[in-house]
Amino acid sequence: MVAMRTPQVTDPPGAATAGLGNVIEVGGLRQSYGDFEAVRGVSFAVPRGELFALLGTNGAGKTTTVEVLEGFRAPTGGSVRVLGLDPFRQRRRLRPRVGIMLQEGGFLGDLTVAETVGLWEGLSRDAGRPGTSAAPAAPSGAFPLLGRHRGTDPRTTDALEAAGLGRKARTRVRQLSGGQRRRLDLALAVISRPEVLFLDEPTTGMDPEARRATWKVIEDLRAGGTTVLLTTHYLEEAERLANRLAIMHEGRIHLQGTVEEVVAGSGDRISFRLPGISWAFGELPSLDGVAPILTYGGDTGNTGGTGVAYTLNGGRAEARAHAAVRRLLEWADERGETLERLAVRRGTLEDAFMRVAGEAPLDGPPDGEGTGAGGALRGAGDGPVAAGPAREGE
Ligand SMILES: Nc1ncnc2c1ncn2[C@@H]1O[C@H](COP(=O)(O)OP(=O)(O)OP(=O)(O)O)[C@@H](O)[C@H]1O
Repeated sequence: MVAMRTPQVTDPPGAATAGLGNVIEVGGLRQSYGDFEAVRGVSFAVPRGELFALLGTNGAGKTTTVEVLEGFRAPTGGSVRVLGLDPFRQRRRLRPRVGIMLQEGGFLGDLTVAETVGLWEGLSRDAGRPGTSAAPAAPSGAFPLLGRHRGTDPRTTDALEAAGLGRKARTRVRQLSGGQRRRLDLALAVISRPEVLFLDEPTTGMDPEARRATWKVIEDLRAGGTTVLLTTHYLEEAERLANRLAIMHEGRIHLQGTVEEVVAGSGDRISFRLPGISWAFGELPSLDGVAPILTYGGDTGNTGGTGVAYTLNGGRAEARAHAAVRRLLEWADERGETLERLAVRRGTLEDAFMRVAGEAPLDGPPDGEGTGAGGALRGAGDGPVAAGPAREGE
């Protein structure tokens, strides 16, 4: 497949660090493990009170980037600042102002949930004593239960309630399920009411209800002024929570912007099915120079049939879709073909992700039918091979 090289919605290296009021600033970050460069020049900035989501393929470098920002390792190259401080060299000053939810928390299995949170709360408080920066005031919405309980440390109780672990306070950590451990991780990350919160795949392993509860905690924290950096594999999570996001692949950010900006480059998808055994697909027109992607068989079982999909970019979206549908209907009328389940839909974040990952732009059968088992053929018809737009850093 030929990829067009049109840069889209990206900032040049270093540009992200230029703005004032950014709580997180990353400029041309590089990070190597021995000979292997896991992060290859990443730049972004997060203003105060915003949530920035890092999406990406497995091994893209998300956790490595976050770990540098958390101060766990000095960057191999480039610059990073959190609250204006160097997270590695000034880690002690930053610690009381930052909440961290690692991908895997290390717990003492014999402690109860409440003991774990209480212990962590004590450590966080100690870290904020004179000589370091004081912990900020609590964001009002994030801890609605603060002070309601008597006899227990209210911070502990409140963090447990916020994370949905109120009933598990006396349970030993080793008896928690995977999802409940993630909730405990969250409780520990937010207990110091951080100014900046790093969340590395916070909802992995959570059931849908717990995920929504976690989103609410995050939204409340952000509404209270907390700046959040989130990594996630759940696109709907990023779509719901993020002010801005970036999609990483192999150590680089390929797309960056608001959800709308990132998705805008995905174009429209026009899909339909040619029923039964039809050879008309060999004569399908190209639309604006874009050839269709075809998918055979699969979901249609014994009836055969061919899924046809075009991904169109360029020009005004409505006019583009209108002209394309008219052309296809003309084509079908001329040949006496029926375009079954003809559909037009705007690009999605998943489309953008798949493009970055270098995979086919959803080359399955028409929308809502699953991917089927059929093989896909690109570039049939009279146009050039379908081209994926918008790649940064190539
Ligand atoms: N300590 C390490 N030593 C050597 N290589 C490492 C180390 N940690 C990570 N890597 C490699 O660096 C690359 C980036 O890893 P990283 O964990 O940052 O990716 P990620 O985007 O968070 O991935 P995932 O989504 O799978 O969690 C991977 O190829 C990984 O194998």
